[in-house]
Amino acid sequence: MRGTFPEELKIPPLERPVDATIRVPGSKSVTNRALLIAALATGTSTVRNALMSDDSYWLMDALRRLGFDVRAEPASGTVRVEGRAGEIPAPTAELYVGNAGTVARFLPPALSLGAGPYRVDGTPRMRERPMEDLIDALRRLGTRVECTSKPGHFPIVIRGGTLHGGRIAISGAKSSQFLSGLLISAPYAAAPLSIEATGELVSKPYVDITLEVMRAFGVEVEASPDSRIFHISPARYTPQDYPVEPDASAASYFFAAAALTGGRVRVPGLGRHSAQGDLRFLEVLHRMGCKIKINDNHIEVRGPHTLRGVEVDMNAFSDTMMTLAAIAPFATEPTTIRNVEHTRHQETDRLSAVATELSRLGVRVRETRDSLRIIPPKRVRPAIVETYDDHRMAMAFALVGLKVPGVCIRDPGCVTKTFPGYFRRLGELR
Ligand SMILES: O=C(O)C1=C[C@@H](OP(=O)(O)O)[C@@H](O)[C@H](O)C1
Ligand SMILES: C=C(OP(=O)(O)O)C(=O)O
Repeated sequence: MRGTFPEELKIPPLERPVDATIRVPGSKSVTNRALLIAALATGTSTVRNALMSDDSYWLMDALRRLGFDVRAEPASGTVRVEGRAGEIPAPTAELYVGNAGTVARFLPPALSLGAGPYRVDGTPRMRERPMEDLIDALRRLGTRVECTSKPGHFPIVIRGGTLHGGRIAISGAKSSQFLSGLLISAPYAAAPLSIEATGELVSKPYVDITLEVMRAFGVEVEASPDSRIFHISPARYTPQDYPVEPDASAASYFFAAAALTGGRVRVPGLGRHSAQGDLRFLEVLHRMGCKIKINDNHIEVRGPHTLRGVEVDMNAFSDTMMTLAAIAPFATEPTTIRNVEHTRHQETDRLSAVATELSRLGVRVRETRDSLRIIPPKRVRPAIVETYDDHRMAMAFALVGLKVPGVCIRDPGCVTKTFPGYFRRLGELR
C-alpha cells in the first residue's frame, strides 16, 4: 500500500486552533476479528466500513490463499466473505502476515482446523515479535507447529486437523492477542474448551472487543467474574451484515490535536457504547485539562489554554501511549507513562523509539524498563523524526509538527499499516 509517499514529509504548523469534524477509518481490531469470524461462519457475511490498510490486506490475502471467497470494495470498505462453517478450504498454503499482530496471532488457531502444512511468515520485525505462548498452547491442543528458524518465532509451519477441547492456560503478559486468537477459533474445537489467562493480561480491553464481535456473530463466551477464565462450548458463527465502528486509536491523534492547539475536534461514529479501550485516552486528556463530550454517536474534545502533565498507567490502552508522549512536551508539568513494557515487543521497541525521538526534539526523557517520564523543555526544537517502520511513531510525532515549525517525518508511508489516508486527514485540520 506504500504507493506514493515521499521519503520525508515536512509538517506545516497550524496557524490557529483546530476546529474540525474528522472521520477516521474503521477499527483495525474490529475489522480483522470480523473478517476472520465471517470466514468461519456458516454462510456469507458483509463487513461494512472495514479498514482498508496493510493489516487488513494481509488478513484478506491469507483468507483468499486459504480458498475463501473474499470480495472487497476498497472505496466503500464493504467486504463480502463466504464463510465455510469452520472448514479451511485449502489443504495447504503459503501465507504472509506482514507485521500485523492481529493476523499473526488470530490466524494460527484457525489454521489448526485445516489440514496443512500451512507455512506462515511475516516481516523481519514480525519474526522477532513474540509467538511462543500461542505456539505452545496450540501444541497442547493437538496442533503440530514447527518453527523453521528460531524456536517460538515465525516462520512457522502448521499441521492441523483438529483443535482439542479441554482446559488450557495461556500467558497474556506479552500480548492479549494470543488469548483473542484462541477465543475466536475456540467454538470450532472438538469439545468444550476452557481458556485461562495467566500472569498479567496486557491490553485487556481488546479481549472485550473479541467477545463482542464473537457475540455479534452469534457465539456467547462464558467469562469468570474476574475475566480470567473463558468457557466456550462448540458452536457455529452465523453470518452477519456487520458495520465496523471507527478506530479509536486512529481518533486519538485528532483528539490530541484539539488538546495541543486549544481547539475543537469532533469524531463521528464513535460513542459511549464502544468497546474500544483506547477511548480511555479521553480520560487522560480530561485530566490534562480538556473538555470531553461523549455522545451516542460522536465524541468531541475541546482543548484547554494550557495542558497539564499527568501520571498514567497505560497498560490497557498503550496504542495511545505515543499520542500522549507527543503532546506531553507541551504541558506545564512532566508526564509519566507507566506499565507499558509490552510495547517494546510491538512494531518497534516503542519506549526506546519514543525516548530517542523526543530527545532529538530537545525533550528530556527518563526511560525505565516499563515507563517514560517526559519533562517539557522551554522550547521544543525542530528535527527530522525517525519512525522505525512504526505507523504510530509517524502519526503521533506529526502532532509535534502542528506546533513546532520545521518538524519532518521520515518514511511517512509507514502509516499504511493502519491509516493510509492519515496525512490527508491531518491536512483537514487547517
Ligand atoms: O487485539 C488487538 O486487536 C490488539 C491488541 C493490542 O496488542 P497487544 O495485546 O499485543 O498489546 C494492541 O496493541 C493492538 O494494536 C491490537
Ligand atoms: C501494536 C499494534 O499493532 P499489532 O496489531 O501489529 O500488534 C498497533 O497497531 O499499535
